[in-house]
Amino acid sequence: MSISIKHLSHIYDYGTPNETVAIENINLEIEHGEFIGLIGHTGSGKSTLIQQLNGLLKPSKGTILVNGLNITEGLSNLDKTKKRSKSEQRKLAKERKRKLLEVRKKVGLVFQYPEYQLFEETIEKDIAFGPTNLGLGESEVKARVKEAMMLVGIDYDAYKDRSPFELSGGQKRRVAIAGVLAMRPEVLILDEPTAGLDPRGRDEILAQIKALHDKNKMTVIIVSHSMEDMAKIANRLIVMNKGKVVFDDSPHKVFKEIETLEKIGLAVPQISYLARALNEAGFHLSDEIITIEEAVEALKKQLPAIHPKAQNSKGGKASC
Ligand SMILES: Nc1ncnc2c1ncn2[C@@H]1O[C@H](COP(=O)(O)OP(=O)(O)OP(=O)(O)O)[C@@H](O)[C@H]1O
Repeated sequence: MSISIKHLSHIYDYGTPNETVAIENINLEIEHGEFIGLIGHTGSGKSTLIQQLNGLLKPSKGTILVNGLNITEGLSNLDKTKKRSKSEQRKLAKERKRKLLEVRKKVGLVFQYPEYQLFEETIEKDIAFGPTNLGLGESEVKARVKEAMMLVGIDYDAYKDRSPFELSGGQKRRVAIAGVLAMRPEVLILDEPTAGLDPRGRDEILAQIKALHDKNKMTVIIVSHSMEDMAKIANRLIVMNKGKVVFDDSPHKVFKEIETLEKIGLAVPQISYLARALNEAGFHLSDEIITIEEAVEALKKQLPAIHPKAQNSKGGKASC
């Protein structure tokens, strides 16, 4: 599934003293199967952008095509001045509802702290809420709940009748993600899915999202403040600042831009700073090192030349 974003802008409280331009003239092409990290300083417009992608927010200007379907047609929230007859308005509203239903089946959005939205008395009922609302039959809903629980690593038989409120923070979040997965979206968008979790919970959620992408060929867009996580997991990084896209490239290329990223309140993974410091101390490491694994590999190649223990174990001095 592809998403094409053209000249997209969003203004909150348009025409009031609180008017805020949250995103401005965003142009992006998202292809099927990409794993995208969306990063940016707080208030840079990330949440506003992703909420447009499944029609939760109406754009002020611009268009979004989801697999060629224009989900923004006639929706500009600046259109208030346009006079429309009652029947025209009804027709537009009906058309909008049809499109939104279609797009929400395809584009699943997991909000920040989604576990706060759990509300049913059992895990099964909670996950079933979305597919039931799609009008699916009982057996299909059950099959989807089972599948979604399996995808997030929660055993159906052991947990289906338990209250979601008895679970740990990480498990609750996985149940909430399962609720979106049960809609079988083709695109999964997650707003800071690891926020507030301990390191283990964070690693588990990320590993599951990665597995969903790899096994199910799902397009994934993650909003994150963790440069380490994005370096490890994303294939493409989109960097936002003050409502605009400032970089859109591979994580290796984006994290080379240390000075610009710092100027806009961001950073690069800690390991990239270490690689830089080591270079200043005489090593020759690539300026595209963004993960610990890459640093270890690069250092292994150079350490025998300078580390006496490594020299001895090799029985002589290795060349650099
Ligand atoms: N409902 C709203 N009403 C008015 N202004 C809003 C609203 N939501 C966001 N904004 C403003 O729009 C701008 C972009 O906010 P947005 O939440 O999209 O940024 P963000 O990058 O997701 O931030 P964070 O990382 O803190 O979640 C900010 O100036 C914010 O204050």
